[in-house]
Formats: sequence, structure tokens, C-alpha cells
Amino acid sequence: MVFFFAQSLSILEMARSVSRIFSGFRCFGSLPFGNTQLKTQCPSVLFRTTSERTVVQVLPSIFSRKPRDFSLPNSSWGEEMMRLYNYYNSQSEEATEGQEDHGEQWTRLPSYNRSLKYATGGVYLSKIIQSKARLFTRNIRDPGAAFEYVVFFRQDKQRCVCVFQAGHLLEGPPGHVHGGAIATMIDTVTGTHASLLSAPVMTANLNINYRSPIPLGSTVLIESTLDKEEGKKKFILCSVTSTDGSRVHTEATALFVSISISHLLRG
Ligand SMILES: CCCCC/C=C\C/C=C\C/C=C\C/C=C\CCCC(=O)SCCNC(=O)CCNC(=O)[C@H](O)C(C)(C)COP(=O)(O)OP(=O)(O)OC[C@H]1O[C@@H](n2cnc3c(N)ncnc32)[C@H](O)[C@@H]1OP(=O)(O)O
Repeated sequence: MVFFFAQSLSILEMARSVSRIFSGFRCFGSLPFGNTQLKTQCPSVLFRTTSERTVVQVLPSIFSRKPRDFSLPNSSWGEEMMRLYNYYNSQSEEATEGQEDHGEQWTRLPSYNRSLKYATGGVYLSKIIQSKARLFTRNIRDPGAAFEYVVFFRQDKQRCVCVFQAGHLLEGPPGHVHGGAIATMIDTVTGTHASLLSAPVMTANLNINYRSPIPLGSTVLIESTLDKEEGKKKFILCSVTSTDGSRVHTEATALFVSISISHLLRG
């Protein structure tokens, strides 16, 4: 479909069209896409044709705006959230000069609130929806009210760890976190992990076992590991535990399927 567009648009129009899609990917959630480019902030997505790739490679200069990175600390972060953020952050320094980076450190993943607003090529989304679209977990302005989280990735171990502080708007059972909010965070962490393997992906299957309730306002650890890859399928394991590891709150398995841009353009 993207290639079809290319035949009917001028090069400039095509560049604009692809850049909208591309910028949507860039700002969707917490990613620099593609594991080899993790530190360069220059995303890669799945392109079917050389022309798509060529157009997109000249695009990063277009992205001059600096969106807010939601994975940085704010005033609502409690002691435990800050302690764990500082712990992982202290292990995620850039490699020093002359030292080779084998992905043996944690990398903090930035997180933005723009969703993939041109997923349907702008055809089906009204201008209002396009301008107001936000990533579900990053759409509440009141700091600490809902999803406060930061994701770190360790490439050599194929592991993500997310420090998550659940705010008061996420209540389900009195005093505890809603199961849908927990599922959202599991989808977010495992989806981010799968995207680092090969973006873009979509969740095909999510299985969740809720073992013990999560107190509202508490900070928990959400950890994901790569179980296996089979072609375009990525199987990810996930657990939600108390920060000292003594309590298992939730366990999950997730399947992500790599898609092409044309899959999104089909709507
Ligand atoms: C808008 C999405 C943007 C993309 C980025 C997404 C996430 C990550 C991005 C950034 C990370 C940041 C934040 C993350 C935050 C949240 C992540 C949210 C992600 C979502 O919230 S996303 C919305 C919910 N998600 C859907 O809305 C999917 C609807 N669905 C489809 O769009 C198709 O269904 C699709 C694409 C799944 C597959 O379609 P397809 O045509 O590409 O592939 P096909 O059907 O051929 O299946 C290929 C192989 O997967 C096996 N397979 C397929 N489905 C299976 C299932 N359910 N169980 C077991 N196996 C399954 C087949 O059996 C075959 O296996 P085999 O090859 O071995 O035969």
C-alpha cells in the first residue's frame, strides 16, 4: 500500500506521507526502534521496498521538535520509585570512550505521548482526533494520578524492567489496582520489548494470571524476558512483583507479530 502511494505521489508528497507515519512510530510509546540503533535515537521500522527505506533515511532531520519525555522523574514519584529509577539509571551510563558497548548495561527508554495518528493514512481520522490522539498510558496531565513508569532495557540479557507506580485513578477493587490497568502495563512493557526486537509489532495474544492484588499507590517491578522468536512471532514472558521480589502479583505471556506499515494503512 505504501508502495502504491509512492507511484501516485510526487517524491516530496511521498516523503511527507512517510514522515507522518514514521513520526507516529517514533513517538508511540517508549522507543528508539530497532535494537542495533538503540542508542542512536534513529529509528528503524519494517520496510518492504528500498524506496521506502531511502525516503525514510533522509527524514530524521525533519524531527526538530523535542517532545516531553515522560520516563523522567517528576514530583509525584515516591521514594521507592526514585530509589529504583536511580539504581537502574546508575547502571545505564553511556559506554566510555574506547570501551566497546556489548549491551551489558541498562538503557533507559524515553517515552512520549503521541500515538500513531496517521495509522490510517489520515483518511479515516478526523483532524480533531488526529490532533488529540495520545498514547493511552501517557494521557493524564496530573502527575502521579495514573501510570507513572520508566522502562529500562538490557540487550545482552534480552530483558526489560519497568518501575511502575500506580496512581489513584487506576483503582479497581477498593484500594487496589484495576486488572485492566495491570494488563495495560504488561502490554506496554512486553510490547516495548518486542518492538526493540523488530518494530513495528502488534499484540496478538496476552495471557494473564493475577496472583495477588497490587495496592494502589505502590511501586512494583514489571519484568519481561524473551521466551522465543519464530519468524515474525515474538513470545515474551512477563512478571509483576513487589520491589523486593517477595511477592508475585501477576504473571503473563504475550505474543507479538511483526507487521508492515501497509498493515496499519489498511486500518
Ligand atoms: C497501532 C499499533 C502500532 C504498532 C506498535 C505496537 C506496539 C509497540 C510499539 C511501541 C511500544 C510502546 C508502547 C507499547 C504500548 C503498548 C503496546 C500496545 C500494542 C497493542 O495494543 S496492539 C493493539 C491490539 N492488537 C491488535 O489490535 C491486533 C489485531 N490483530 C491483527 O492485526 C492481526 O491479527 C495480527 C497483526 C496480530 C496478525 O496478523 P497477520 O496477518 O500479520 O499475521 P497472521 O494472521 O498471518 O499470523 C502470523 C502468525 O501469528 C500467529 N497468530 C496470529 N494471531 C495469533 C493469536 N492471537 N494467537 C496465536 N497465534 C497467532 C498465526 O498463527 C501465524 O503463525 P504461523 O506463521 O506460525 O502460521
